[in-house]
Amino acid sequence: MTGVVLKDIRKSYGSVNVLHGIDLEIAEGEFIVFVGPSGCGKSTLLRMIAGLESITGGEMVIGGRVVNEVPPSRRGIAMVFQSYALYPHMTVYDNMAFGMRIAHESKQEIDRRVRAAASSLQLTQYLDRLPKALSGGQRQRVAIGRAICRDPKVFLFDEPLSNLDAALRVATRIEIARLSDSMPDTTMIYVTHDQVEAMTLADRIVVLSAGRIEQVGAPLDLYERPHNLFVAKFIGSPAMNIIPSSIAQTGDTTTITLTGGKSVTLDIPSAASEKGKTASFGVRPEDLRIATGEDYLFEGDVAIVEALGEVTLLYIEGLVDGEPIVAKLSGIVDIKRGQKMRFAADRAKLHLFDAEGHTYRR
Ligand SMILES: Nc1ncnc2c1ncn2[C@@H]1O[C@H](COP(=O)(O)OP(=O)(O)OP(=O)(O)O)[C@@H](O)[C@H]1O
Repeated sequence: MTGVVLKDIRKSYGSVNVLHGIDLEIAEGEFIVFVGPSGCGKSTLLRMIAGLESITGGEMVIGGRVVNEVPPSRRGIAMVFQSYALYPHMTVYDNMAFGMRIAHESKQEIDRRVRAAASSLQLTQYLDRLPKALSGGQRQRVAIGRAICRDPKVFLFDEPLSNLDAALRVATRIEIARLSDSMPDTTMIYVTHDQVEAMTLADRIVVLSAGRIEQVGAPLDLYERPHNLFVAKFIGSPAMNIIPSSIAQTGDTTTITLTGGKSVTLDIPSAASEKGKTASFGVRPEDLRIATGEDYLFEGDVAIVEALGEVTLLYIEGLVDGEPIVAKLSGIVDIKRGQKMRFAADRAKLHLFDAEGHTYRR
């Protein structure tokens, strides 16, 4: 079994603690994506799995073996970097063959693996070219091909698509999804800033913040059931709207009073001791719709209209100080700046967080 187990993994640079005890079990063949704001430690964690950073504390297990002191080349991993890191003077073929030559594989085996990887990544016609004669997307596919040739048990990706333009990014993302399907026993661990990559590639997403795990779960699980305010705001774009509120009535359902005075009842239970406490009410931009009757959540002035064709984003002011509420309506909507509007949402789509930012569970 080539799962990866992290037990209380810690990292410090001198007196600066960067990772504060990461516990995570990754199953063989799983596709795991690390996300989190810049500086949260996701690249450091990936590099520790690769063996490129020392481990300050805890235990790292790959395939049932503790690897804390095992060098990168003996961990059965391959890593793809943002910056391709190809040898400029070598052809695509030689770049892909290089690691196997160093490992003294036979000529036939090298040829078989290079051609198989090239074929699966649609690189066969470029095998004799130098990297400089390839596009960014092709170069990244060569870097991925080189990693495949090493027949890794664990595949690590550090923001592999961030140097590519939008169209290539989509194409290469689909390539990586296909690759992962074709290597069902290979564990993949992927770091990205890109929500779409995380949501579409991951079996499970790990959300990190300031060196700690905030939540681990399937993409839609994180989207629909964030454990806390941090994950709620981090997953989803534009981010979930948060409106300060206070708990007015508790019980099987909870009634809150929003900033501005409107009462909202949620199908979320709360204990009597919660009454009177401050809370954060959350609703995603895409869950808002224009209210038709009196059953609305809030009213405000449309400050900005962004018509993107497939969706229209409305920025509504006048409710929360400093931050507009965002509504994402599908298609083209005939709404002008300055209009006063009311918005509603299905009760099942509403979120509520306590003063510490924890979710009130349904
Ligand atoms: N060699 C180092 N010495 C001291 N601090 C470091 C070193 N390398 C990284 N750090 C710090 O560790 C923290 C985590 O860095 P890391 O690169 O893992 O973050 P990240 O989440 O990958 O960020 P980004 O998304 O910006 O790449 C940062 O605060 C960074 O400044």
